[in-house]
Amino acid sequence: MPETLSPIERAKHAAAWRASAYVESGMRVGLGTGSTAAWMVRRLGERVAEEGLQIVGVPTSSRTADLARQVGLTVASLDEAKWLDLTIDGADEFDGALNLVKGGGGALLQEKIVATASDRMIVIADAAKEVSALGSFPLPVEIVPFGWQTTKALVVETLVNMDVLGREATLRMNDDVPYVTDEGNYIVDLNLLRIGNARQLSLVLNQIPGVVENGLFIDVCDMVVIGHGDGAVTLRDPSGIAAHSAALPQNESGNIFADGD
Ligand SMILES: O=C[C@H](O)[C@H](O)[C@H](O)COP(=O)(O)O
Repeated sequence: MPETLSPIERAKHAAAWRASAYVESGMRVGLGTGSTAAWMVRRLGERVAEEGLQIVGVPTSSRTADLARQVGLTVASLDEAKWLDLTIDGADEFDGALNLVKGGGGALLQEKIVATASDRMIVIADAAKEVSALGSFPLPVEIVPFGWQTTKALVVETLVNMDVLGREATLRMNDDVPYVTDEGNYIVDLNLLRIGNARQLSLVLNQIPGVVENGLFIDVCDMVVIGHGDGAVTLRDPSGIAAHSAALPQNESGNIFADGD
């Protein structure tokens, strides 16, 4: 581990390093987006160079695709790979049921498609991302540019009717122009009073014309690898804390959750 990392970067690095150990030769692996996922992509690049690890990586953003190629990973589109063994990605929040808020980096659409097309999804996150209830992090909603102001107004009206809207929803900006996702869409960030029933909110949002996808990932994640500032990791599955420390997987049989879960 690099000596000079801040505690938060050390935590992200530790989680990414630990989760990367679940990747085995022959796997098709979804490569998440964000600062934590970038550590994972770099680690997989090291394993390719050092161990001859042979994998196909499916990136969830143009940024991740660029990094994956830079570090020597074989990159394919999801349509080329078709179905994935494992996706490893970061998150903005996760709760005790391993439901997530994602999209702080604008990649939620490709991330959700890739994670859903995977046998397993492992989330890598620093401990500060754990929440008792989702909703502190503004919920990103990806909308098409056509009629975006009308779509945004419909989203706001829907949330007001559900009595969950906090402050005004904001169009994500990049300097003084709208932020544009890899799929050519805009993002509205929702400051919510509460999320309540996350599955219901996700369905309601996605039914609004013009909404492409939202950042709630419900029943997608199988395990969270939590990194801590001292470099330790803990693993969490939906049944609660799986009491692991920093030890790497003992079992190389191919069952990625075989080490005590
Ligand atoms: O769109 C971005 C993704 O959902 C990221 O995985 C998420 O924002 C977490 O990013 P980071 O690891 O940089 O906190």
